[in-house]
Amino acid sequence: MSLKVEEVSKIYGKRNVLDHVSIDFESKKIYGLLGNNGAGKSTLLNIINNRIFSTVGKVDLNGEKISDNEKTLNKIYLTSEDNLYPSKIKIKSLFKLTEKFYGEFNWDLANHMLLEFELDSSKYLNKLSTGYRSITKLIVALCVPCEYIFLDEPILGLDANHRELFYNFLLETYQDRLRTFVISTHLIEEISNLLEKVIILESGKVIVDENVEDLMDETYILSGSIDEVESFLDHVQVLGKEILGGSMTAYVKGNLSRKSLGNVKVSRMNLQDYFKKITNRKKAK
Ligand SMILES: Nc1ncnc2c1ncn2[C@@H]1O[C@H](COP(=O)(O)OP(=O)(O)OP(=O)(O)O)[C@@H](O)[C@H]1O
Repeated sequence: MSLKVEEVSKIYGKRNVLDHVSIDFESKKIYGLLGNNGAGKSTLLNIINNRIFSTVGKVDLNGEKISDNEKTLNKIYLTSEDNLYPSKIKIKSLFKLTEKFYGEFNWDLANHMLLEFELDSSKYLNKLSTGYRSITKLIVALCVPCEYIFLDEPILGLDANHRELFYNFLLETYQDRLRTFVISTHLIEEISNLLEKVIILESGKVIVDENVEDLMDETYILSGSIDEVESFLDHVQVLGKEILGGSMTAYVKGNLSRKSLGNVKVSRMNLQDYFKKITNRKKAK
């Protein structure tokens, strides 16, 4: 099973908000969809889930078009904006409505999550705090039987303990039943350990689509004297440089040559460092 976004563009007025985006979302993987504010993440997720139309391009699930196709749309799920829910609905009614729509609902997991998050399902959705509204939506997202689950800013308003609880539930349910999660978030550091693949959007374009482990294996921070660090930079992609007095710190991607490191100190980048450097290149020049 695979979900393919092919050459999707979205133009609002004269602005190309998505610019020829092509992504092949593999089955049974956890993706991070990253990008600075306004990069186009929500627009992309809304197009995949048939909530808005692309200007050009298409989205297929197993070779079948997604737009206006009930059979394929039932296999994918995107967390909803508040205004897509009935204005006055109790949490348990929302769960029942979801079950009716998708044909199945994981009540065991839902009840377990309600208990752990200390949420009473007889409460009305519109009376909940922002954090608890997010929690309710997350419970729905983890309990639907879909193969592709898209979470747009899932942890909005959740405190640190609840975020950790959510990450644990996400991993647990993923291991119980493998399916694809695509998580759009700005809290990269917190979520990076969960991710197998990362997609980074910048100004509507895909600038990174990689396996997280591979990516982290080939990104480095080099520091030392300017001359020594410079001597490593010819055959790698330089993501950023900082000079302080006679010393240089360089953020690089690629294979370091086998030559001796001398006094150059090498350390690993984490996903958040990499994201910041790769989306900040123009400003750094
Ligand atoms: N209906 C619309 N009409 C005009 N412009 C829009 C519309 N919806 C989104 N945009 C613009 O498209 C761009 C991408 O927006 P989008 O919400 O997809 O970004 P995002 O990556 O999700 O950002 P954030 O991280 O801030 O939520 C923004 O510049 C936004 O102003």
